[in-house]
Amino acid sequence: MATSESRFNDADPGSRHAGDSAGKGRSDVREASTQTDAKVQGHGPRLSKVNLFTLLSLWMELFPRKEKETFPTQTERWQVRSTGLVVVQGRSVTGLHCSSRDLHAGQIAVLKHGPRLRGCDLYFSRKPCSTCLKMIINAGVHQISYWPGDPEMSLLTGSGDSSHDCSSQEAVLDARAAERLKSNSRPHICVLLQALPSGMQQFVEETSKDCDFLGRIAQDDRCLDVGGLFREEQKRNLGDFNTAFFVQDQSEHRGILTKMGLENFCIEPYFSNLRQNMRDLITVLASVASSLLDHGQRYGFYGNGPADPGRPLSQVIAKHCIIQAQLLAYRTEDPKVGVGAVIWAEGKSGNCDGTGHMYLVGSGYNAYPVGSEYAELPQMDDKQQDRHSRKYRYIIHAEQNALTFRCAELREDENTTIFVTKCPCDECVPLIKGAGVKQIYTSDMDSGKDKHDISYLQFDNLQGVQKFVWQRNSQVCPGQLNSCLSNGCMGKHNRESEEDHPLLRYLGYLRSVGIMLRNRLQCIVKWILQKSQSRQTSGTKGCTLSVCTRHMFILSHKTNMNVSLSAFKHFYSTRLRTRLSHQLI
Ligand SMILES: O=c1ccn([C@H]2C[C@H](O)[C@@H](COP(=O)(O)OP(=O)(O)OP(=O)(O)O)O2)c(=O)[nH]1
Repeated sequence: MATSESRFNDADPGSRHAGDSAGKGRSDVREASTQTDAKVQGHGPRLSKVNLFTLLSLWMELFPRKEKETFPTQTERWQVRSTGLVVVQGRSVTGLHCSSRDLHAGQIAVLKHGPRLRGCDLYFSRKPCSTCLKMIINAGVHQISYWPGDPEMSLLTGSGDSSHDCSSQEAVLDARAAERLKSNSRPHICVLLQALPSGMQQFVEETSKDCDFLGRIAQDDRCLDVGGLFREEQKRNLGDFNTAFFVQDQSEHRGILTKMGLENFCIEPYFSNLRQNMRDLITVLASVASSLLDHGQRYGFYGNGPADPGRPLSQVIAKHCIIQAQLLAYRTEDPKVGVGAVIWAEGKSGNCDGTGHMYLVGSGYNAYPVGSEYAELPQMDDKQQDRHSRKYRYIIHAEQNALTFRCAELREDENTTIFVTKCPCDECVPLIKGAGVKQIYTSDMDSGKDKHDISYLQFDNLQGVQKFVWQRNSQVCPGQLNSCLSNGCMGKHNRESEEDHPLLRYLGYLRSVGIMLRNRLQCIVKWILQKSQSRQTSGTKGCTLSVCTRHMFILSHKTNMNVSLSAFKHFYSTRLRTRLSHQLI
């Protein structure tokens, strides 16, 4: 019994004995544990599938539900804990769910997937209660994994609350029933946690701090200590996540594990290993979740320009979904850049999930084609002189994987949204549009770059898909021109020194607050090129006018212009009808 509970868990007493035989007949499980399989290539450490799905389940537990959708009464709060769930079919995530006011995560899975649950693997952020367990066992799932903290039917004691004591008896009964169901059922019901590869925590911390979303904030204000803000946010998240997912008191944790039939985990060194694995994963989640700090609501996802109709998602939901994508990016096979994408749609009916009307359409990360011997394929970036050794023609992008392995069709009458951690490139922009995606939430830090083998020129001009780009909230800080003019860059965006000219930074500012429209930019470019009287003017004019803003910066910089900021402001305010307030100019 304890062996089936723990056979794939490296913190577990049974794994050393049972692991070999378990691994031989189960290629999916072996695949799931290839946590460092790309290290051979000098790749950063990767998350194993098991750890990725576990982290996603924890994160789904924290999905921002609508107010009053949380459990209503004190008794219920003590008794039933909110739970996140990831449904995996083969190699793809087919469902991301969380419990709602009326239904537990397991019940939601049965309602949403029905017979399609057969053969799936389920990852719960808490051990599901017996009511859910009997239904999902009945549905014929392949495997059920759960986080070994306090279960859905809470076993935490010591509140001193009489209603809690009463519900705790219910919880003990439930735990026993769940245990009997487990030992008499076909699916493996187990704890699947794996130790992180060495350096993973530090890698996640560094890459989260260096992500495009924080890069945008740093670029907008060079004086700001973005690293310090990140560390504060990380500390706050760590405190919150420990409260939610970790049982601080060791004897209380042992008591819970025993009641859940996991007494083997209470023995040393397995108990310490288990707790260490839990703590490590919580720390990783805290770092990833800190990569979208909004700096006191000064930053968020905003549409560029007044022409964007439609209904944007709330900022908290958008950020939550981007963090799902950030987690997926830690499965990348690209030696340098991890990208993640998730696609969600808003259905017209079936609002029983904690996610409301939202349901998952697909998810993916950038990786070499499925089944390829990717160690044999080119891995280099654009710094490599020999273009044959560059990776770009071989890697499948995160958006491409999310669309290819989608678990639901995109419907014309529904709002479908893609969340992607990096500006979509020119390969992906037409795919996103062609698939019928209605909204994109992303960063535009790469927009306008052209590296020959990969370019990001189409995103700015993309029509017919609403774009919500991570940027300064112009409502909260409309007049922060000065801080924008002292912009700096960080991380991999350091090399964009062409933005150093005050005029270009001013253009960047106008664009970042959503004032600049493309046709206006084109007029401005024409004017700059005329004024600069550079020989390059006529040569560059045609292409400058057809491309996006950042590209324009580069070309206009090359003209060595001697246009003064005040002349430009004068031109801008008199020749173009803008929404820019006169105080700013
Ligand atoms: O829409 C996109 C664009 C890119 N990628 C992936 C593909 C590839 O794996 C990586 C390329 O990243 P980048 O353009 O940043 O190139 P790099 O040369 O790896 O990094 P950089 O030039 O920024 O140093 O990102 C996606 O998944 N989706």
